[in-house]
Amino acid sequence: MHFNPSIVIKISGKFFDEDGSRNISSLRDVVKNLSSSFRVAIVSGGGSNARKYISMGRDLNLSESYLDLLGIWASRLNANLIAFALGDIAYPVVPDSLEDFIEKWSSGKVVVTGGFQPGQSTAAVAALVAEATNSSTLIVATNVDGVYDKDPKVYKDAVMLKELTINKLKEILENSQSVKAGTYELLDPMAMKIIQRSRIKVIVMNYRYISSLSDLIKDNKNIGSTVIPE
Ligand SMILES: Nc1ncnc2c1ncn2[C@@H]1O[C@H](COP(=O)(O)OP(=O)(O)O)[C@@H](O)[C@H]1O
Ligand SMILES: O=c1ccn([C@@H]2O[C@H](COP(=O)(O)OP(=O)(O)O)[C@@H](O)[C@H]2O)c(=O)[nH]1
Repeated sequence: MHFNPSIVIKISGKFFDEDGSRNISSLRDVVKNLSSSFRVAIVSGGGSNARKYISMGRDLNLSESYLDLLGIWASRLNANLIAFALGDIAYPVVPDSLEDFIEKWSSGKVVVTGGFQPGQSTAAVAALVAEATNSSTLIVATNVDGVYDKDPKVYKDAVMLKELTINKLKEILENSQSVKAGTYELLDPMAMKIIQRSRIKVIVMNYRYISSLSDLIKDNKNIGSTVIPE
C-alpha cells in the first residue's frame, strides 16, 4: 500500500487580520492542489482576536492560563473558518487536543486545528502535530520573509538567513522567549524542543507567498528560511 507523506502548515493568526478571506481562498487553492500528493494538517494562530480578548482579560486581572484559554478559543475560531472553507476535503470539526487530532487525522482528511493547552503557542501545536503525523517538514507561514539574525521588526539592519541550524535559531530567539499569553514569538520553547527531539525540518516563510507553497515543497523553490536539525 502507498501512503502519501504528511506535511504540516502553521498559519499565523495575522493571516486573518488583513485580506483574511482572500488569504484563505489562496490557502484553499494550494491545499487542494497539495492534497493529491500529501496528507495535510493545518494549524492556525489566534491573531488580533486573540490579542483583543487576552488584553481585555488582562485588564480584568485574569490568570495567565485563562488568558491562554482565550487565545486558544480565538485560534479555534480561525481554524473553523479554514476547515469550513476547505469543504469536503477537510474534517469539519476542529480538534481540542493532540489525541483528538490523532483520532480526526485517521479519517484521512485534512485536519485543521487551533490551540491545545495553556503555556504554549500554536507553533508548539504545529510541532506536536508534525511529530504525531511523522511529517518531515513543518511550514511556518508568518508575516516576515524568514528567520533573521535579529528581529527584523525592531532592527532595520537585520539579515535574513536562508539556512540555519535549530541551535542557531535557539540562540537568535533566546532573548525573545516569552511564555506570556499573546506574546509567544515565532517559535516558543516548547515548539523548539519538539522540533529538535524529532529532527523536523522547519521552513519559515511569508504567508504573502502562500500560493507558491506547492512549488516550494515540490521543487524546493527559493522562498523563506530552512531550519535544519543537527
Ligand atoms: N530573528 C527573527 N527572525 C524573524 N522574525 C522574528 C525574529 N525575532 C522576532 N521575530 C518576530 O516574530 C514575528 C512572527 O512571530 P509571531 O508574532 O509569533 O507571529 P505568528 O505566530 O503570528 O506567525 C515577526 O513579526 C518578527 O517580528
Ligand atoms: O496550544 C496553545 C495555542 C495557543 N495558545 C494561546 O493562544 C494565543 C494565540 O496563539 P498564537 O500566539 O500561536 O497565534 P498567532 O501568533 O499565530 O496569532 C497564544 O498567544 C496563547 O496565549 C495557548 O495557550 N495554547
